[in-house]
Amino acid sequence: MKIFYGGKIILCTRGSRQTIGKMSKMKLRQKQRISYYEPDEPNLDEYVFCDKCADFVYEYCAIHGPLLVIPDDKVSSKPKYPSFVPRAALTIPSVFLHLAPSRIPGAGLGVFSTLTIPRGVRFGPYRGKRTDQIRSMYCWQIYDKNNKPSHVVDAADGNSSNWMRYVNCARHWSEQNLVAYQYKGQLYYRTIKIIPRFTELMVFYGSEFAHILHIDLRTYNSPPGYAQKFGAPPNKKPKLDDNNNLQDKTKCPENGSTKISSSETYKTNIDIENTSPIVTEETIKKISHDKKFICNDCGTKCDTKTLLIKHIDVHKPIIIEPIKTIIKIQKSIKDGQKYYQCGQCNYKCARKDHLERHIKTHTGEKPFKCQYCNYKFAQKGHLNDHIRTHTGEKPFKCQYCNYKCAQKNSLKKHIRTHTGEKPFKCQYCNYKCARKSSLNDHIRTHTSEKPFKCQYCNYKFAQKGHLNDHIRTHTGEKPFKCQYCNYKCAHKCSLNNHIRTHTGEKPFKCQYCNYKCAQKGSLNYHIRTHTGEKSYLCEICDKKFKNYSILEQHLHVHMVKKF
Ligand SMILES: C[S@@+](CC[C@H](N)C(=O)[O-])C[C@H]1O[C@@H](n2cnc3c(N)ncnc32)[C@H](O)[C@@H]1O
Repeated sequence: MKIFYGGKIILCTRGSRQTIGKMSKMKLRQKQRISYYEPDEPNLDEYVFCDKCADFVYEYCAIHGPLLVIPDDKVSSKPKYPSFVPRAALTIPSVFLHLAPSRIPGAGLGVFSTLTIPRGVRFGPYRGKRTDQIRSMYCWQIYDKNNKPSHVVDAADGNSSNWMRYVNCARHWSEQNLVAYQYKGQLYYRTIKIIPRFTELMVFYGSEFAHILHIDLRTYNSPPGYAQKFGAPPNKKPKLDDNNNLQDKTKCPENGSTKISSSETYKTNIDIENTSPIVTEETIKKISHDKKFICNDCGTKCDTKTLLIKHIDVHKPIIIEPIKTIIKIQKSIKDGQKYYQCGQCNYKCARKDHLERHIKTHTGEKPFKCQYCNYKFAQKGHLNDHIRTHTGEKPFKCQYCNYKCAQKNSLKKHIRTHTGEKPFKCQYCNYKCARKSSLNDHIRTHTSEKPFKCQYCNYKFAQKGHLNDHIRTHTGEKPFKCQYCNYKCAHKCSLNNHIRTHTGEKPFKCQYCNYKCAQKGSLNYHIRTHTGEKSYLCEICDKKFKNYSILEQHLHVHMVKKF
């Protein structure tokens, strides 16, 4: 977003002011606005950019309405969190967002969406101490009505700022989903695209700060026309020399890397034109030197040793106390037969040596060690199974087909695919299945139990596979690769969908007409045109909608309107 002063549109970024194009104040005035009473000449930072009109409007768009506002959570004077949790972390609007380790390696914490957030949502203002100098990486420069730097908002102190200090800097235009803009003397963030849930929120800090973070400004650039959607003038290409290096560059004193010179009209989608160097070489040095306590585990930089020691606690493993209870071996009689019963759980068996073997699962004793990798096991049979993962031996053969495997249990499961045997039965309904794990998954659809918890954001899942899928939204891991092109993704079903764009396969068929398609989602959407069913659920009030765009409109009901 931009602010208008002196006939120019100014983009306010961290420590830099960007002139993004000339636009006369008069021209704005001549535009027809639905405004019946305008007492004073408004300040130029009272104009905001309407995405839908692709134009600047006074205070809010008369056609598309005001921006949606998500306010900070209120923090009670006696918060129930330990005192080392900064107040800023408690102000996060917790219905919509949460804090978690950033997807950017070594960047510390970041802000993630908990629900899908529509475009055009406003967060803020950015809170911090008002100062006149940029002293930390948590600063935004504010400008006055004469287009001069007025003051800096510094959120370095976590107790006098808000959650917006945790938003990290996008490394490429494609991951940027927020823009920062000045409005009535304060700084806000606005969503510039739909942010799916569990996505990290990222803004652009401005070229000087991006440079300090080693973001390659030559590749940050958006595709032609992208920046203009947010109110920028047409892109100018950066000047590159014969070796594809930026011309007019200076060397960073810290590490000799390239710094974009202040005279350069280098364009990025929001950091449009670098007119005055606000972060000096001195500031860069100071910032880099200030944070000299670095965590070896995650790269988080701390100002003091005490803060680093506090931070390191995050990485300490939780130590589980060994079971101290004495495990009794009892004999009981059931159906006229003698059983050995474990004193620790309900396990019963007919042989003493089986019970002794079982007891090791409680004591943690693992006397059987693998000769290839030092992995240890409580039972010899498990060690033998494991050793076959090293030797590749597959001694178990199917009597119906050529299938071979390393584990007896795997063969048993496989044989059921031939015999159709479904020995596992649900106690709540008629469901039967061939695998115990499928039954356990199914039973949780009755009990609503969600035992699989995400270590990054506390989200819980009923199935381990779903948790694994979810964790990749935090780690950014993309293990699924297309065999036809360079496409990679985090979920197997996304790869399957993608592969069909190569093969042209359309396996999903409508039961009501001849419609066929490549994606299950498209079939479901199509089927609703026959059934009229609504299945887009609002996660806040449980109302259902026919399609995503109606749901997105509805989400507005849950947000505060500005006027
Ligand atoms: C305003 S803070 C953002 C919140 C920060 N991650 C935290 O945990 O407090 C700016 C700091 O985050 C880190 N950071 C933000 N964006 C980054 C990026 N793209 N690459 C590397 N580090 C980044 C840097 O350590 C930077 O000094």
